[in-house]
Amino acid sequence: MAESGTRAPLARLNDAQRLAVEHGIATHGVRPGPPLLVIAGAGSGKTDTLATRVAHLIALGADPRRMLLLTFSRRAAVEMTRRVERVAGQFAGRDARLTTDGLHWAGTFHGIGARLLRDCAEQLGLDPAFTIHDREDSADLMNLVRHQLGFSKTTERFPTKGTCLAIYSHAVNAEMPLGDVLAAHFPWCGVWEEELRKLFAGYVEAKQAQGVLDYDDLLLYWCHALAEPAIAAEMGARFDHVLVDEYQDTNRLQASILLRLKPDGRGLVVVGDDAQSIYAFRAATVRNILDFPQQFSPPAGVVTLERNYRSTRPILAAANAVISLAHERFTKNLWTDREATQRPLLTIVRDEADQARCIAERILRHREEGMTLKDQAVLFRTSSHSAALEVELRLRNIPFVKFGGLKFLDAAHVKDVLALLRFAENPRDRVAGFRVLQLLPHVGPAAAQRVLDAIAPAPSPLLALADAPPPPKAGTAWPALVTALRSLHERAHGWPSELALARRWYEPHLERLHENAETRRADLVQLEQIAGGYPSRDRFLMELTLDPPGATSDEAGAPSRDEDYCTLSTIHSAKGQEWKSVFLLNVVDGCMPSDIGTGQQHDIEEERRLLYVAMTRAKEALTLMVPQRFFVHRQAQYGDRHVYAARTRFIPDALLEHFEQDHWAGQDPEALSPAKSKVRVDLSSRMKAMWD
Ligand SMILES: Nc1ncnc2c1ncn2[C@@H]1O[C@H](COP(=O)(O)OP(=O)(O)OP(=O)(O)O)[C@@H](O)[C@H]1O
Repeated sequence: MAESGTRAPLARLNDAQRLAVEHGIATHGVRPGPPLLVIAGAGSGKTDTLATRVAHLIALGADPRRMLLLTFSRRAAVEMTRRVERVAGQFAGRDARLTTDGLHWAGTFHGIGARLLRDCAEQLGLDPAFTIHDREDSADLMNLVRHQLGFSKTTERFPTKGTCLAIYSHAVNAEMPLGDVLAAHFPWCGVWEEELRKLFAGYVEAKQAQGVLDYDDLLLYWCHALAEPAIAAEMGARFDHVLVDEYQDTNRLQASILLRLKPDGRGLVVVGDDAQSIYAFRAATVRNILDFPQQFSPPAGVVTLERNYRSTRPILAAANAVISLAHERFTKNLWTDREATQRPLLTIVRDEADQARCIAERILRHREEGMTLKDQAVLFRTSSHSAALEVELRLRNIPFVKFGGLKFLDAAHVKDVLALLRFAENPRDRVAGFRVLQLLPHVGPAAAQRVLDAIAPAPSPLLALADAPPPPKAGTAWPALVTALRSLHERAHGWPSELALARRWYEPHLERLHENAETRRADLVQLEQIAGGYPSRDRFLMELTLDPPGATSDEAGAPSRDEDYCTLSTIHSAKGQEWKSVFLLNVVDGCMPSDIGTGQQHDIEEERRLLYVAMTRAKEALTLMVPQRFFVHRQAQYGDRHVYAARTRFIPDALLEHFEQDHWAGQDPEALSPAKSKVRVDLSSRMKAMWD
């Protein structure tokens, strides 16, 4: 290892970044040093900093297998690993891959939790074959218990399954008593506190009987396992260094997990930005980051990264101005030396149709000026806001991918195939079984229940399936299902061939159950390709359930890999990303803040931070779109309607100096239609004349 090479990546860092990378190393070397909080502003290079710290430790001899890297999404974990590899390459030259290969404890809190729980299942009294329910499955199971307890028959309307799950999830993640959650977030459900408590007890019992864990359980079980000092000591001792990204979006439960894993904070580094906290609706709390240093004695070190490398000065000035009106004070002031004269645009258009046309036109103009489509993104508050734009882009043949819309795994046909695999993996998983059985012809909820009830008591429910009375009208589909499930359960084909088997089994049902079978078939082929990237069925099911891939092919029209395409994304899904040019849709009250976010002050503040996150994704060009009219869907009281919109309250007149306002008049639709001759025909008279 050449001496000059070992330090090269550090030379690129600014002083604050370097402090964060080298924290504790002078005194402790690669042994776990004192805890550190890195408060990193938008675009201040936190990902680079974290990756450099990991690579630096590895270069100095730390064991990557003993490093835990917690990120917000799987995509972020993959990106982080890639950057660590690249930087490690700069430290160590050709052998870099060898040094980072062991970095396999990189993932989300939920993903890592699931792996650790499976590893220690026996110790924790869990079935190691447990399956994981996604939100929809969880809501279905909640519904089942709700029916069983008779709450769906109450004279007054009991909260829906979705609301029940949201309440349960909030109580778990925020570590709050049920009564407090109801009072603070679901006051209209307060009268049902006793029933909800019974429901949640029943829900927990059902999950345990079926060997399933839901998302929240992955954190909850992990946290409770760590409450046992011997287990906490064992798990904590697996890792010398624990590094956490996006700490501002963690919840109480995640903070508790970290603290139990590393009670003295040794080896713990968390990175986040209080101004970018946008997940309070999932019980994330910005207090985690603000309170972090004081949890330790002596308090954790704090390094603040304030230099922004991403955006030009006018873009940063506008974003800083927006966040400066926030009610809470933030911990830093971002600055940049990227000079430019162009201020962000505030473009006023007539309506959403014009908004779509204007953006399409400007995307093409940017492209003419040499900016690839991949350098351009359109962001929006809610997935449905991009509908008109998607149509316009297709019309003009501008390829795009969309993030944050209908998720691949939410598509019915993908869920069907996965349910089959899950049922084979864990035959006690009733939600999976219920779905699979109802795919058969003439099998409805009652027949499916009967089959599940019949096999439930058996020690091996899938073997019992062969002897169970078949649903009366299922015909030959029944033995086909029994055979498929059995060979999947016995792993007769090995992974990932099992997915091909599941797909073959599903084929006749796909044709019968769904329209546009061809497109859906393409999704299933894609699923099979994805499956090839995982070492085993349980790992595949787990990772996919926890962090599903982007979108289905019929939704996004996914372009082929080497094509140039622009990105459409919800703001939440744009977290951590950057583009040269960013357009932001519907920067008007009602969309930003959204109607649902206009209740309490803390909701409004989160919407303000969302606008800030969106603005700070732009490097060179930022355009905020202000349609004067927009369409509101399914308003409970008024139905669909057009409303006149006002510019978002987050950009009051006092901030206008940071923007350049322009009106996009668009083309006159008349001018677009072909030239008409002056001939006039009175068709009405002719019609009448036919009967004279
Ligand atoms: N020391 C540096 N010198 C030059 N460029 C840098 C430096 N540090 C980071 N950058 C660049 O700044 C940009 C932003 O970095 P990065 O994506 O790590 O930001 P971030 O802090 O994760 O942003 P955000 O929180 O807004 O998502 C990247 O293009 C990165 O390469």
